[in-house]
Amino acid sequence: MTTEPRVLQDSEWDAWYDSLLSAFASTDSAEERELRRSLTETERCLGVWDEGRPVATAGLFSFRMAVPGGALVPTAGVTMVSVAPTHRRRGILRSFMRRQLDDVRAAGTEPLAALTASEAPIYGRFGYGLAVRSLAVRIDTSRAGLRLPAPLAAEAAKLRLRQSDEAASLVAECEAVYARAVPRRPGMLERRPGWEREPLLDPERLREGASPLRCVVALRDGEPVAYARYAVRTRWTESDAPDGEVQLRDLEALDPAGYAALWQFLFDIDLTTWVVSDNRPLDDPWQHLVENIRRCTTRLNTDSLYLRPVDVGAALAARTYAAPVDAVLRVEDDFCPWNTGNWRLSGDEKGAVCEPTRDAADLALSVRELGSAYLGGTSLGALADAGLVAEERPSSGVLRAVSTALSSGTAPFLPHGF
Ligand SMILES: CC(=O)SCCNC(=O)CCNC(=O)[C@H](O)C(C)(C)COP(=O)(O)OP(=O)(O)OC[C@H]1O[C@@H](n2cnc3c(N)ncnc32)[C@H](O)[C@@H]1OP(=O)(O)O
Repeated sequence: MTTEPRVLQDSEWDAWYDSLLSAFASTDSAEERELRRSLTETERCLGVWDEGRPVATAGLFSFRMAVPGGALVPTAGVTMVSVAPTHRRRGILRSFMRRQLDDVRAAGTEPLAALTASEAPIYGRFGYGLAVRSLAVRIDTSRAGLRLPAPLAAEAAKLRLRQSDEAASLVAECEAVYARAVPRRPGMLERRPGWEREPLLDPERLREGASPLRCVVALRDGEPVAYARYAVRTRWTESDAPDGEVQLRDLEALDPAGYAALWQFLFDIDLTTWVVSDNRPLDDPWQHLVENIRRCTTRLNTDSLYLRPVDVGAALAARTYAAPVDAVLRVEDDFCPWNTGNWRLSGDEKGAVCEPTRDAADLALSVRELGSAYLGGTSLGALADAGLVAEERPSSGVLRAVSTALSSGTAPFLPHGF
């Protein structure tokens, strides 16, 4: 047997996908399988076969990810990584990582690679840094209370509950809002045709007694400005009081009035006393609209998205900076040595250039820390406090300046996995 990965053939997909499910001890529905198959970019998928059977899988998706400043940057989305229990700890994952990053570099079009990890310790060694965290929330809507500023309440958008027999128009309205929301928040992924189905997957085995997914759209002058997708799980207390739960799947809004109208709607659904979500942005504005934040529980999802610059120069030049910056970074990248070296980053809120230089470095860091800080959700200063970024000329103020420049006024967020 060889651990050398090779590219997947179309005809091998079913067996390859079954081996992925088996490695996760998972099952799927016909709908999920059909969607995964249609989204798979076969020519970007790798496998390892032993005696003709697939024993390891890995894939890439061709995404574009929003970065600070609003550009959509081509990003290789690492996905469907698995190695059969019989073949683990022999270096197969490492060989996948090697091949993927070499291929992405050779193609020269994707300066970033990104992934969500099944386990936190796996991917740092390959240069992936923790870039996005999110909140899991549980709001006691019977007690938290919403406090909408008067102008928002007055500008109320018209709400329409969409039924499943309106599926096509529902998806079109939501996707129109989503597409406009993407550049506004780093980490958001453009949804190419087909991907609009991903957040709609609603297999019965995962509902645990909740209703099928519903959708509410906020319209202004007939145009969609916000949407929320949710399920309701009905429950009753011992004394027969309604105690149901609104399970919020996703919510995007283009303006504060549309946003507020949706939260008001979610708070007011009869027979429910909770709104819960397991994935909201760290800076989700509802936190400022509730009267009683102590009736809301928020828990940090410690790691949502990991990011890796594949081409440090192109990645740093693709985003903008919150403050003018001109500094030399010494980057260490053991796994992709083409990134190792000194890079001069010069930029501001309009754009940036980043090129190799022989000038002395101001800051030294690994590519993993650069990936963590890239979307603006992890402070370079905090990484320095952790001893992971070194200021070559202490007290020069460069660390603070670069940390400020890299920050983002909007918390990065990944609305759904891949
Ligand atoms: C983006 C995604 O798709 S995430 C999904 C990942 N898949 C899963 O979690 C499914 C179940 N697990 C598996 O399939 C496998 O155990 C994998 C893919 C996690 C690892 O595959 P392997 O072929 O065993 O890894 P490999 O032998 O190449 O190990 C490479 C390195 O990662 C380390 N490593 C591997 N798995 C883990 C883990 N779960 N936790 C911590 N470290 C790990 C190894 O110790 C090794 O370290 P080293 O570089 O210091 O020597």
